Amino acid sequence: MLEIKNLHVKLEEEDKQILKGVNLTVEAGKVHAIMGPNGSGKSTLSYVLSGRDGYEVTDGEVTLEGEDVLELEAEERAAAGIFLAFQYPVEIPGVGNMTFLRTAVNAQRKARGEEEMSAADFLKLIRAKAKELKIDADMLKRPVNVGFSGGEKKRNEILQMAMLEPKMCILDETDSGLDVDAMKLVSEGVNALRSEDRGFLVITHYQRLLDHIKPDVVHIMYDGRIVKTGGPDLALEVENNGYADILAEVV
Ligand SMILES: Nc1ncnc2c1ncn2[C@@H]1O[C@H](COP(=O)(O)OP(=O)(O)OP(=O)(O)O)[C@@H](O)[C@H]1O
Repeated sequence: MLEIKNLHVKLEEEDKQILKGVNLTVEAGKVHAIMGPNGSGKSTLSYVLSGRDGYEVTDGEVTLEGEDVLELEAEERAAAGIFLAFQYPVEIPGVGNMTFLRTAVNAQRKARGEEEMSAADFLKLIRAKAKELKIDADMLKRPVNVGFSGGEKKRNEILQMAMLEPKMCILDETDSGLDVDAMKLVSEGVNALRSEDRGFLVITHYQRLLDHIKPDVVHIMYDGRIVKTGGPDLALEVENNGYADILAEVV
């Protein structure tokens, strides 16, 4: 599904190389987790995949179902099925949450040559999905993320993901700021979206999220590269022993 080969990325504004040869393949139907010490490049990878400005790809390639992702603008990547749930969701004053989502859903449908969703169908769907995530009706009417608590913002990201039904879901530290109940809700929301034709890349610092969203593969990122790949046990090893032993083995 998503294939990243030898990806090298530097900041546009300064001569700083952040990703130094990332190789990663996420197969359809699989959940890959990325862990790694602070500053190793995890968020940068997620931003580059989603098409955020400010980064220059100096080498390597990224394809989604064989299509060159790096050639596409951010909105084209979204229409192609790449979704990023932000580590720090942005507030959009003046834009109602529901209006934002309906516009996003229909823009993607249009870009794919599909019919727009009717207002009635949209309302029915968003109410059902919001209920599952315990997002109340009031939050759907408020401006996007404005005045939302940290946990509410994260749940709202998952609502967006549930409404857009992307092919490739990237979650950047979605667990940070969530209380234990919210973590369960969010994980259930993610698990409900797991399917044979959808891939997940879950960036997290904590094993506890992976207790709920069981990964198929766990990667450790360090200094702009994936330095170790394993099964779910690798996350447990990190939780129990930190990164020192793993990094001493591989760096
Ligand atoms: N715009 C920027 N200007 C300067 N340095 C940057 C910028 N963006 C990223 N970096 C640097 O790139 C490195 C990787 O950052 P990134 O946020 O990708 O790490 P991370 O693995 O997601 O960290 P964390 O676990 O703390 O969220 C860090 O050293 C960071 O300071």
